[in-house]
Parts: sequence; structure tokens; C-alpha cells
Amino acid sequence: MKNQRLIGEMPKVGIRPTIDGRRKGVRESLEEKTMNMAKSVAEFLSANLTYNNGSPIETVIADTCIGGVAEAALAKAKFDKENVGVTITVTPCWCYGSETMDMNPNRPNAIWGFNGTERPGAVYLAAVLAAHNQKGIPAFGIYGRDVQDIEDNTIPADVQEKLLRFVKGGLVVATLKDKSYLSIGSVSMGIAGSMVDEGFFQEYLGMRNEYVDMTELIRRINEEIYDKEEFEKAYKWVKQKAVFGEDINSEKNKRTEEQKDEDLKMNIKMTMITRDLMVGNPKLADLGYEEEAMGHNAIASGFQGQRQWTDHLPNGDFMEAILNSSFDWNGIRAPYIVATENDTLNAVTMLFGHLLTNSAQVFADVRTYWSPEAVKRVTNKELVGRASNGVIHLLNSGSASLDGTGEQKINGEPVMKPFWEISETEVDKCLQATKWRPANTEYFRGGGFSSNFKSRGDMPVTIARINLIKGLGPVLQIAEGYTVELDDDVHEILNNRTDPTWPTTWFVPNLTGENAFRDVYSVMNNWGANHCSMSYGHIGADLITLASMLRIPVNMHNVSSEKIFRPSVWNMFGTSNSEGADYRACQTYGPLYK
Ligand SMILES: C[C@H](O)[C@@H](O)[C@@H](O)C(=O)CO
Ligand SMILES: [Mn+2]
Repeated sequence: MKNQRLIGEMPKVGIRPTIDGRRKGVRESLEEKTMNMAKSVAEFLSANLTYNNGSPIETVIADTCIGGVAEAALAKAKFDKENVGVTITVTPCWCYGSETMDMNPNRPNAIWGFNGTERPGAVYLAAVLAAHNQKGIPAFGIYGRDVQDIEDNTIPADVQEKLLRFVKGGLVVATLKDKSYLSIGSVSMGIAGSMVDEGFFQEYLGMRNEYVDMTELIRRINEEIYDKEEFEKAYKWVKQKAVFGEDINSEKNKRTEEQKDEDLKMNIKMTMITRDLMVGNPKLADLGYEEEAMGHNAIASGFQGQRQWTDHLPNGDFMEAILNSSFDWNGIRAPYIVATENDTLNAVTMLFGHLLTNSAQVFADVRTYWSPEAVKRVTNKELVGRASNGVIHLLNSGSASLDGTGEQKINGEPVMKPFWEISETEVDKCLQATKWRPANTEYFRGGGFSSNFKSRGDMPVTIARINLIKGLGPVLQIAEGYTVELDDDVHEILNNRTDPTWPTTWFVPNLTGENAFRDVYSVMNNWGANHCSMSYGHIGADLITLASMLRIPVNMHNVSSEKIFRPSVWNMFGTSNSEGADYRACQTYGPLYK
């Protein structure tokens, strides 16, 4: 498959048409309608959803309608063979709940019960959900708002929205399963997120943890265990395309031009080697390194960098920025998810964002809340427009993709696109908007290059973060909002108070006036860690659905309630306070793979 990097096929969506099993009249009258529902769902999904490798998602329909347990088992056998990762049961009629239901507890499943009158699809939906709830196998119920006629094979808009949200989340769950997170190095500067919690990866995500020491990069560089032809191509590309920016270091701390050229070469080698460590590279086998050619089947990785590496060697910013972007010297391609400071929890949040949107992510420190008053004090200017209630400065060297510049466009508006929609011209624009600045050698004694840009404003974005809470487990926080562009002089003053060689995004959350979203300050004040991951688009509702599938409660969000879609049983944990119900449900079910 094109762009296939990891072991195993992409997960498919299994569709289960269930039917009233009574022959000699009832079943026969329903076969066609039921199978048509399955077909229309399959067509709708492949026409609207794409894997992160650019191919349309694949569906598998059970060979027959499912009227009882034998046909349920046949469907399961087919799905197991076909690598089905998520299932949807569809029916226009009454069927026998526990006899036809999907009993797989680790594979997200949804049921669309046709809202009609001729045959009671909604009654089945309620009955089968009761069975799911009673048996402890949460399922998503989809019940269209408006009655449809039996011959109507269209999928109403509200059902479409739920199908898409469910399948997007379900495919993320299935895609993560059996993949690895690769830690390169260990804990960076005491950042708790870089302490690998194997239980979290294994039980909540179905993933494994792999580890290599940062010395592995040195070994491969010194022993030339990388594709030298690719290196030459990369060096030429960088020299041709990259824009190098001003060196802010004092004369005594500046590295020489020769040192900088060596740093750049090392940065390119680090990029290739980190990618090879993650996903392998057949070229290494040609060089006689069969073991290295295999890689670690890593869907995400993290690089400790600070301090043992960066005190002595060129920092990882170039490598992290290029790998997380949707392009490099080999062309336009899906991003590799690499967390700076080996922040495993931010890497997982980035994975969620990437797999839900298929686009690149921006990893950042949630650095500073700037109140309108403080901005006025230091710049003598008012914050205006979307920024008028204050802004949050997102800033970190390294893992912010260059897509975060906002130089890709749709109808003239800045966006971050899936790689297959990005043009060569847009790649060049992202590169032109980025300055590679010699690293600040007070922080990074070993030099290197940081990617420096300022994101364009008016991009709808979502920031998110997973935190691990002792005694509770993982929780997810989400804030939808917009990037904003400050006046150049305001930006300069604020940015120059911190490290001006890094990528900056000015972020404003959408406020609800309540709780954590009372004001911009409260969003910052409620953030649970030093980092967040920023995704293009308002994807809070998709993140909430995904989190419920993984039994990760959401402790903070600004998504309107009508967009929230969780397994039906969540309502049985309370309907007046959905946050409390979410916590109780997640606690009751526990991690998906325990
Ligand atoms: C250079 C500094 O050490 C930064 O890397 C540091 O402020 C962080 O990013 C902390 O998350
Ligand atoms: Mn950081």
C-alpha cells in the first residue's frame, strides 16, 4: 500500500446488517432493505474518510444479514480475517438483541437503528443497547431524528455526522493498536510527561514501548549507518530551500561558520536516523545492516535531547520540525510524529490529532498568558479583535511542524492540510516562512538550528493534552479556538522577551463564560502540563468521542453539548452532569485492554 510504513494493514470498518431471523415472510421482506443500508453506509464512509496514507478507508460487509448467533459468528470470523478494527451494525427492523449483537469488547461498535414506522428499527436499537449496557460492552447508538420511509435509502445528515465521528475515532483506536512508541533517550529536564508509563500505553492504547539510548544516533552517524545518497540529496535540498536566520548569540557564544555547517549535516543525519529507527529502511539492509533496517514499528517517538545531548551536541530541533512536517527532501508525505523533550503524553495527544485530521501537528509549550492589561503595559498598545481578551503564547523549539506556519491555503484562508492536498508551491511557502536560526547556545551549548516562524492568524485550531493523574489515570483536556496574528510591533516586543528563535503561535480559546472557559486566563490556569498539541480545525467533539472509546475522561472542554457523542451507556451514569457521568463511566469500564 502506498505510504505504508508500519507493520500490518490499515484497519477496516466492518458492517453488520442485522435482521429479524423469522423466515417464511418476515426475513425475506427485509433482506434487500437491510443489505442496502449496509451498502449505503459502506459507500458513504469510503467516499468521506481517508486513512493518513491518503487512501479511502476500506469497509467489509458481512456476507449475509445477521438473523441470529450463527450469522453473527460468521461475520466475526470474516472481520477477524480482514483486520476489521471497528464495527457498525445497521438495521431497519426488529432483530434479536443479544443474539445478533457484536460481543467484541475491544473493538468500538455502533448501531444505527433506522427511524421508520413500517418495521421497528428503533425498538431493536433500544433492546440491543440494553444488552450492551447490561453486559458491560459499551456501544454507540445512532437514531436519526426524523422518521424516514422504508424505501428511503439515504443517510440523513444527523446520522451521517454520528457515523463519521464514530468511525474516525474508532479507526484511531484500531490504528494505535499493536504499534510502538519509541523513546530515544529518557526523561528530559524532569518533565513528567517524558516518564514512560507502560501501563498507560499498554492498557489504554494497546501499544508497546520501545527504547533506545541517544548514543544510538552517534553510533549510526560515526559508523555511517544511513543512506549516504539520501544524505547528499537532503543536504542539497536544505541548502537550496531553507532560509537561515540571524544568530542571536553573543560574539563569545557564537559557533563558527564551519561548526554551523557541521551542525547542519549532523541535524540532517539525525533526521534520517530517527525516521529509520521509527519505521525502518530497506536501504540499510543493502548496506549490510538487516537489524537496523527493520525499525521499531513506531507510530510515534520522542527525543530527550535536553540536556545530556544538547549540552554537548547539536539540538534535535531541525530533526523534530522536519519529521513532524508534511514534507522533506523526499517530497510531500505524511508527518512522522516525534515529541520534543520525549514528552510521551504530548506525543499521544499529537497522534490523536494527526489520526483524526490526517494533517501535521504543532507541539508547543503553553508558555505565557498575556492579559490585555499586561500587553498594554509593555507595548503601550491595545489587543484588538479576537485577541482583545488576551492571548496564550504557544512556543517550543522543535516539534512544531512547518505546516503550522499557516502557509497552506483554501480559498485564501490559512489551513493545515493532509499531505495529499498540499502543493509544491505551498511547501515552498512554508519553507520561506520559516527561518532556521542558530540555536541559542546558552540553552543549547552544542548548537544546532531552531525553526523560527510565526503562525498565520484566523486558523480554527484545537489544543489538547493528556495528563496522568495518580489514583485516577489519564485525563484529556481540550480547548478549541483560533490562532491570531498580533500587530508586528506587538509581536516583536512580546516575542523578544522570550526565545525569539523559536516558532510562535498566538492562540485564543473560544470562551463560554463558564468554569475553565470563563476567560483566557482560566484556560491557561487550568492547563495540566507545560505542553499541548495543536491540531487544525475544531476537533474537540472528535477527541471526546475517541477519549470515550479509550475510557479516558475529559476534564475540560469547550465543545457544545449537542456535538458530544459517547457510548449510550454513558447516559446511565447520569444525564444532568455529563462530565461527572464521563468520569464514572470511564472508571467503571477501565482501560480498553486491561
Ligand atoms: C530551552 C528550554 O529548556 C525549553 O526547552 C523549556 O522551556 C521547555 O520547553 C520546557 O517544556
Ligand atoms: Mn517544552
